[in-house]
Amino acid sequence: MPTKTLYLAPEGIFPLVGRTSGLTSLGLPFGGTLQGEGLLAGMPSLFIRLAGCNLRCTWTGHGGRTIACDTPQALAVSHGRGSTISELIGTLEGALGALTHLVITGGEPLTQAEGLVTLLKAIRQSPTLRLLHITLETNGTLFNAEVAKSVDLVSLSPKWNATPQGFSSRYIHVLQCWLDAKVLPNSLQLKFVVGSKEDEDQIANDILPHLNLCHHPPILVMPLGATPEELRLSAPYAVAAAIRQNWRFCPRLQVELWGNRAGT
Ligand SMILES: Nc1nc2[nH]cc(C(=O)O)c2c(=O)[nH]1
Ligand code: SF4
Ligand SMILES: [Mg+2]
Repeated sequence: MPTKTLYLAPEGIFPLVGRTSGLTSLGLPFGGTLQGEGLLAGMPSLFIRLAGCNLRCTWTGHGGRTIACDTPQALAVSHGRGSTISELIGTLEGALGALTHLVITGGEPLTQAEGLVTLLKAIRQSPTLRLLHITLETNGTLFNAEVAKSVDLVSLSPKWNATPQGFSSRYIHVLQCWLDAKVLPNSLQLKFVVGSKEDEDQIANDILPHLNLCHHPPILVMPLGATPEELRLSAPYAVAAAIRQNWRFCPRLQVELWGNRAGT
């Protein structure tokens, strides 16, 4: 029996029009927001935020400040809200409007791989949803070949400083599985958070040399920070890394525009 339930973070599918207000979290009378990060930054999109993550990231930002995960509400699957696949399909069909892009994020979506595969199959079978461009945001610690086949863009965002042990050969192996599964142009992006020169050095020296990048996936860097102020302090490091290494800088529009409010 395929899993028929997924656990969603409090904001669930977002942004949706509220029943009483008639408006979304952006104050609009129709669903959707802008993809804030990566190659598709600026693309109108609906989001699904799944609950549960297998990591607990912290970074050292400007001045030695500790910066924690930007979606703490999505970390514990036990705080998640159970939703059946058919409920989710119904909500997506009702909210889609003119949108063509869906982003599945978390938490770490692959912690619910079985349910995710069922959801992706259901989307591809829905006459309304089947042509959606689907981006999967993942930390790259867990691989699933079915998921890789069913999404259009894998946004692979390694979190090398999430564990005290740092980057393991196992983590490198799983990242390589994603890289080998998504070889077509625009089907995979590597997206790194940079808040210091040490972050740049880790990416350049401890991660990228261990990966086979023969298909030349885009390598993006975005500033560390869950508030506009933190972004402003980190941006010079991400800009310097981008120019020094010939990586592509990308913004975090949702933080700049809406201060990383949940559901935006
Ligand atoms: N607008 C918007 N863009 C995003 N890109 C990645 C997001 C994420 O939380 O994974 C995100 C998000 O939460 N909101
Ligand atoms: S992988 Fe993402 S969701 Fe999980 S703890 Fe790290 S930043 Fe948060
Ligand atoms: Mg995020």
